[in-house]
Amino acid sequence: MEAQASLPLPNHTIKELSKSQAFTSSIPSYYHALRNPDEELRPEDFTDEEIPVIDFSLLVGGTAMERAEVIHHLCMACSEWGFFMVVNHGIPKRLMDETLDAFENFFNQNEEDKNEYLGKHVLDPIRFGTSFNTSVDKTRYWRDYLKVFVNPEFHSPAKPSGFRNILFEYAAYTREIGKELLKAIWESLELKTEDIEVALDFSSCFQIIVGNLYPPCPQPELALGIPAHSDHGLLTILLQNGINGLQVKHKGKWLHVKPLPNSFLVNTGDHMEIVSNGRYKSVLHRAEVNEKSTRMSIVSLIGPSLEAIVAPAPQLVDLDHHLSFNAMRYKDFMQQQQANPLKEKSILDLLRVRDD
Ligand SMILES: O=C(O)CCC(=O)C(=O)O
Ligand SMILES: [Fe+2]
Repeated sequence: MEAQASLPLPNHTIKELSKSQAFTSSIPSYYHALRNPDEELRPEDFTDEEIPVIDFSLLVGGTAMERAEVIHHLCMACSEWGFFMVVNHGIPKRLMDETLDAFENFFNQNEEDKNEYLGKHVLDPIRFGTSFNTSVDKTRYWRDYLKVFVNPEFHSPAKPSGFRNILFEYAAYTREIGKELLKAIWESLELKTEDIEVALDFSSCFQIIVGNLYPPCPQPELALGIPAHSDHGLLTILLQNGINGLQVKHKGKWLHVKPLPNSFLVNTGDHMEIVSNGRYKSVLHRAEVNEKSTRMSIVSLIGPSLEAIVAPAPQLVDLDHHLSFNAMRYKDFMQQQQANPLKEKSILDLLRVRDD
């Protein structure tokens, strides 16, 4: 992968590029995010282990023993994977489909309607764009996106019609699931929910919903929809349109994620790693693209309050577990992550306390 001195400013979305057949057989080298054209795919870089599955209904409606078992399983999923599938979550299938349709309708609008939200500051509550952050990207990614802040204040683009109501309902449902999972995760760390919620100022928790659109790409073996990164929040809940493409790093190898029907994928973010003092690590993931189908994913990310200054929970710091991270305001962390090239866990790494 060659770092380019400066890339041509994009004046087209990936959706338009893909439709216009501008690159019918090859893509410009600034989209080569994955590897050199001559490099072999190495099967030993991939794994096909089974991702843990969490039955949400047993967490909220099971017996005390069933709940304890799920929490035990969650502890394993968070400490060994940072990634799991949630089934029996209670979100209506209708709402999952409507949400995917609503984002598809957003991306299908004409360019002027979408461009109203183009090129905004990374902390603006509604942001449409292409790649990751085109003012700093060293490589372009095969992706269009819409990012909307939905809590503690709810925002939404006014168009297309119906979008706002669906987004509101989807945000509320996924926030509830996220909060229940977090309660169980705090329990698995033997932390009191009240203590941690006060420390994170969780009554005004931040939530963002991101719609990702990955149109067909003529050279999917070279491009990436989004490069390897961890998410900045506590938990991320992900839904996709039936087309696979998410890869997760597990024990040094990539795993192609094949979600169960009607499930959600959940991963732990950088703030989970900070709060848990490194017990639960944020997981690296990336999105591949393909030649034939348009893939869509909807990310619902939940974090502390943007104003919270987040540090490891003091209960998890002792003589055997040294303080692993310095404190930082969540808003500053997020701003740094969004304003710099997306590169693995580079912002979290800045906060690591070195043991020397
Ligand atoms: O599209 C996907 O599966 C992953 C998207 C993602 O990681 C993100 O938006 O942070
Ligand atoms: Fe992500």
